Amino acid sequence: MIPMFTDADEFSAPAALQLRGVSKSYGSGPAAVPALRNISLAVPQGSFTAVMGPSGSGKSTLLQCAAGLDAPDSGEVFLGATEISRLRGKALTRFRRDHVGFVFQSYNLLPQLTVARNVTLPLLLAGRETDTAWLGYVLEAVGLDGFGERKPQELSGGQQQRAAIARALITRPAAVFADEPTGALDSGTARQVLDLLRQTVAELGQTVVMVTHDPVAAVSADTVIFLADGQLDGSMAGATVRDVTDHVAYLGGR
Ligand SMILES: Nc1ncnc2c1ncn2[C@@H]1O[C@H](COP(=O)(O)OP(=O)(O)OP(=O)(O)O)[C@@H](O)[C@H]1O
Repeated sequence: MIPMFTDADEFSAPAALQLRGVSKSYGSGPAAVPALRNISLAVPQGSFTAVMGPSGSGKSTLLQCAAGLDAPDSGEVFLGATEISRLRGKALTRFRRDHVGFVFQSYNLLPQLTVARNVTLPLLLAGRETDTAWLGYVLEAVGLDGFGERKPQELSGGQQQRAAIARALITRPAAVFADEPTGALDSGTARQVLDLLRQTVAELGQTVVMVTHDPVAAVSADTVIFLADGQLDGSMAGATVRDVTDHVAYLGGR
């Protein structure tokens, strides 16, 4: 195992995302459940990071705090140069809308809108003009060239997830956060979606952070970071499916 990128202070390349001493509990008093305990990490720009760990280890909480969907109890979260853990209310909503891309297992496309309108919805909500050349580029990049006027229900599951990825990319976000993006897909379609995420990193320089339970999905990333009991517990670069499977089993069995 090669530990890397887990200490914000040791990392010198520009970081798209940094967490510094982030802790988060649910509930309060003696019943409080600690979900994240003093997490520090730096994710380099233009990298693909997978987050793995046993059930309940804090993966979703980490993603939610990193993406500004939830606030840590203590510690700092930076997306690029912005400390999002300081933002509240409308300022946080605006920052997320303009600078963060999301991809969920369940696609979350609006059925009444065409693919093109779904993809450009974040721009509409932000009051920004659609750059039609960029829209065309993004639709082509995700393999949906010519599908812009279809409704989501006229697409396969894999195509719907590609549309959701296009929607995440349209604002040129500081980072794309993906929560189990292949969880609802068969293995062949999942492979295509993972290849697409890799391609956005390689060709667009996009930063992608993905939570997954699937070791096959995790090894598509450059780096896999592991959580156990709310703490970082190692990372791997260039890992095999076997390496990842064994480490998650080890963490879950302790
Ligand atoms: N809304 C909540 N209220 C209370 N406890 C919560 C809440 N959300 C999560 N937890 C607890 O926080 C801890 C971390 O949960 P989290 O969902 O982040 O883990 P996870 O690794 O994503 O789990 P899974 O792999 O099962 O989705 C767990 O102990 C969980 O029970």
